[in-house]
Amino acid sequence: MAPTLVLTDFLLLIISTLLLVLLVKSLRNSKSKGKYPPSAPALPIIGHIHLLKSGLPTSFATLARKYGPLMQIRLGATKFVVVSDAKSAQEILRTFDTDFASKFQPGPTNYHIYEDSSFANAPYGAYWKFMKKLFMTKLLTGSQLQRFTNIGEQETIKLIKSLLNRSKAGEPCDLTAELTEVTHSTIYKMAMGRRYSNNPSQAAEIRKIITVTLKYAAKFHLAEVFGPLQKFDLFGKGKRLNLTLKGYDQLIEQIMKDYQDNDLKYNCENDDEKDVMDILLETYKDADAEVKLTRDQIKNFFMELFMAGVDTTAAVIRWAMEELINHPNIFKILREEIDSIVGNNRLIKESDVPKLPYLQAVAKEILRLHPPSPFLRRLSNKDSKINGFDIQKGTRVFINVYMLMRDPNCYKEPEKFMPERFLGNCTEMKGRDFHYLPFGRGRRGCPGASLAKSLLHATIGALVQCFDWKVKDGEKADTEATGTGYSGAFASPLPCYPITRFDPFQE
Ligand code: HEM
Repeated sequence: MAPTLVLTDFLLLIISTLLLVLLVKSLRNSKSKGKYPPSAPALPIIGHIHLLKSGLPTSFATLARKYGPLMQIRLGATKFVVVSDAKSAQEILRTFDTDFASKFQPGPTNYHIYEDSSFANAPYGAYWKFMKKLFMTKLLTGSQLQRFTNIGEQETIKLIKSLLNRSKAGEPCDLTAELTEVTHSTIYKMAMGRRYSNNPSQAAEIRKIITVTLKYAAKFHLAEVFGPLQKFDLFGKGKRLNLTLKGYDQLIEQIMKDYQDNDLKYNCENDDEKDVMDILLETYKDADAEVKLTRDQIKNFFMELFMAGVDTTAAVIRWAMEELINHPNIFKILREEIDSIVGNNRLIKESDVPKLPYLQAVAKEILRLHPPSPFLRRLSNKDSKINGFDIQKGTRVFINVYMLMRDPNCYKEPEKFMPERFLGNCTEMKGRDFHYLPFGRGRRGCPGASLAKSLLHATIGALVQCFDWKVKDGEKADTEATGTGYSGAFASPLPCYPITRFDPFQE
């Protein structure tokens, strides 16, 4: 009798557990039954990776034309919602900005040595808010911003002098490398250059590390980032990335120690003369600071500052020069504008820019056609409804800025380089500013936008004012290629000859 009872009890227990599991599942399903964005048919394991043929921005644009402005994409095991229209972008970046103010990590995290210390990928929380406030009140604002702009101008003068020498010798230059050098030196001096401006080898060392880090990070194939190969590091790129980051850690730790050890010797009373390292170490020491910074957060912050500011800015200037070389009529209009305002006895300055609307329009148009960050990334902090679709908490969102800025319903002949569209009343842009997002928008918008714009204007202006340009091995520069992966920043060489037309330093 007793064993039969035990068996019946056991069976009852199993059946009731199964029923309970089914009940919970069906409750969950009924809760998650909503109107979700459509999706292309996906393959097992890889999801939609096989549909991504060319660069990510153009592949997503092709799919969006078929599946709509809000669609779901699965890359390996990771799901995303891709946004491709201005209305949805506006809802995410303005109406529900706080609900979407976190970001997801773009690449593989397993090899990063500063896990959880990121600012640029931080969740919308105490650390990010604290650093953003620091950015807006101390790092990139007012007189500090002016000082950094002046550093940029000094670096542009160096570039022009070096190009004048090349021109004299009849030598070609790799414009990409020259421009990256200018933007890197500018950001380096603003970040930690107060004491190290005379130590070019340290700047070069950091540049080398950032270049290698970007190279390894960019070389991960989509399948390795999102797919089933994620854990295996089959080609050893993860290991190499990790080693490079360890090298960076040693270098930056040394710099931080040096700043701290020589605190009194280099004491800098005047706030305006402090560089970013001074300000961060002061905050690090401050026992009353709202958030206690860690050394890893400071180290990672510098790495992200270089990554966010250097190649992006250099890539935009490079695209500008390519488009201008390919459009001699636009080059001529721009040069005539500069000559008429600046005259013919000095180099263009940042303070001339407000009087140069065509130069500003050229920069705007380049950022529209060739955004170095073609996607904005967001992570939803709670359930919401966007453009009639349900978006669950924890959804990873890509906003395809590249596609928005080429929308034929907003821009006439969107594939064409036409700076005029940004002149005068600018009818194309009225009330449609969510079609123009090269620096993102909302809480997570680019904090370096003002600095970046002044570097763009001063450098493009000087290159047009001082030189005629001839592309080595061919008549035209190749503007067709777009960046692949997440970033549109384009680092391939641009070999060309500068031909001196005006030397502002001639005695
Ligand atoms: C032409 C040059 C640049 C372009 C086109 C650009 C564009 C962008 C974009 C699109 C974002 C993401 C915005 C969003 O998600 O809404 C971003 C973020 C960021 N940018 Fe820039 N950027 C440029 C230069 C700079 C410079 C010079 C700096 C610093 C000196 C900088 C620092 C940052 C940082 C720290 C973030 C992360 C902000 C956050 O997550 O809260 N950028 N940038």
